[in-house]
Amino acid sequence: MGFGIEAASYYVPSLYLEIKDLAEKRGIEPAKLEKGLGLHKMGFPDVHEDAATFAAEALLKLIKDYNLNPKEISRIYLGTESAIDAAKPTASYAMQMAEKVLETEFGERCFKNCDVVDMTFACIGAVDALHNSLDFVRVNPEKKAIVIASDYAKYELASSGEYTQGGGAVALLVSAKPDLIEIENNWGVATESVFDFFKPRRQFKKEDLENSPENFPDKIEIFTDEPVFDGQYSNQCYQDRIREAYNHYKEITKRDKPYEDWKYLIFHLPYAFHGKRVFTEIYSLENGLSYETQDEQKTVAKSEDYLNFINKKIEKSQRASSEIGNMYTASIFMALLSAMQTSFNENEELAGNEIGFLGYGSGSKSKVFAGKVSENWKKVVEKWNLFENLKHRLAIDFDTYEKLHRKQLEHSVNPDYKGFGLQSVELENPVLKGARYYGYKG
Ligand SMILES: CC(=O)SCCNC(=O)CCNC(=O)[C@H](O)C(C)(C)COP(=O)(O)OP(=O)(O)OC[C@H]1O[C@@H](n2cnc3c(N)ncnc32)[C@H](O)[C@@H]1OP(=O)(O)O
Repeated sequence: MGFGIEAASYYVPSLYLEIKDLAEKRGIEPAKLEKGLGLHKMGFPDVHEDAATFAAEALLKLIKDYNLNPKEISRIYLGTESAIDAAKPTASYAMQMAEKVLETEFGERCFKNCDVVDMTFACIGAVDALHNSLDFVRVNPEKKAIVIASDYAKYELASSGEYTQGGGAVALLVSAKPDLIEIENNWGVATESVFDFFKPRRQFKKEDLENSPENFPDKIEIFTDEPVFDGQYSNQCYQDRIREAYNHYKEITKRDKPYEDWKYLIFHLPYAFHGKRVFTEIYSLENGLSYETQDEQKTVAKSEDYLNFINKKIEKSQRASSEIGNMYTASIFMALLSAMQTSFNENEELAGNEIGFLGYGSGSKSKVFAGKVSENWKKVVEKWNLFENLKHRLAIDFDTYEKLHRKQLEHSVNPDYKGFGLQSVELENPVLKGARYYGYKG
């Protein structure tokens, strides 16, 4: 019996900023962002959107598109590093939002017996949720689990992370009927505790709050949603961890050069070109090429063989990222959707092909694993229309982007939005202070 992903859906923020507008305002050469990092558009949430609404949208779409009975879902595990609360899981908010909409068809509290939780390890939290849920269905093959990856990648204005912002969610149905892809049970893992990118709890004292209330507008935010990070160091940690996890994967599978067998290499993509930029090291090691000096590294990156390899095995996975930006936990799964949607659109047969995954989460951990595309994959992918749907987002100008970023707008940029939205946050009632209330516009 095989285990893996039976179905998948996604949601991207309803707004976007053209990356060239950001480049112009920040005095960055657009070619660096477009041709150097592969960025074109940056998905950005409207006032009413957050990691909980993204997750709810992807969850509801999964249930509706594939006619699932929510009462048959045993668990919803959500990977996120944009949790909206430090105790109450974002998954519980998403679950409740979906429950309300599903009430007419399935009655009240259709997820009453569902096990719901968040998992956090920066960008790899949803891979952990998938790993864990696969173990769960292996032990309970009659059960189904949903894994949601949902995040809002936000960096400080004018920082070097600003152009790698984005957001959105991917939801996966995990079961013993892997119609999309069957995931094998071999996991290369590498972990090291480092400070390459992290979100410390905000350290503030009561006096600070009283003396400068403008720094604490809602007085309830306890996490900084913008990370502390060192970009080049985070690149190095990513490269080191994936090398170690890849070697571990080789060790446990006793395979030589597994990447050569993979139809696609699916990376966590903090920006579109990241995977192809960092894989040069593993590629060099696997092919006996010198990789010591910067010149040698550039030679590998620019070689005809490497460029052909990228075109064949990585390029299609980058396309959605170029249009959305970083989705943190959801990026690796969106890279999978991007590659499979492109193959689908090009009438390419993928059944039986092996796909390799290289996940990374800052802080830091990598997991390398692989799966085989199922006979029924097209039946799953035909629901996505990924690139078509990306065209339906609303463009915002730079001024609106900055206001949204600074949380200066009280009302949604698009007041006619459809779907889930934050309606209010309780600020007065001491026993509910900080509670977030969401609604749905059909
Ligand atoms: C969160 C995680 O997943 S950890 C791993 C990634 N880290 C992050 O995402 C943290 C947040 N982001 C950041 O810190 C930064 O935006 C980074 C690290 C991603 C990028 O850093 P930068 O210093 O802006 O860019 P960097 O110098 O690394 O790369 C620019 C690329 O554009 C290329 N470039 C520069 N100018 C041009 C141009 N005019 N035309 C074409 N290409 C250009 C450079 O050559 C380089 O590409 P190459 O090395 O492949 O040749």
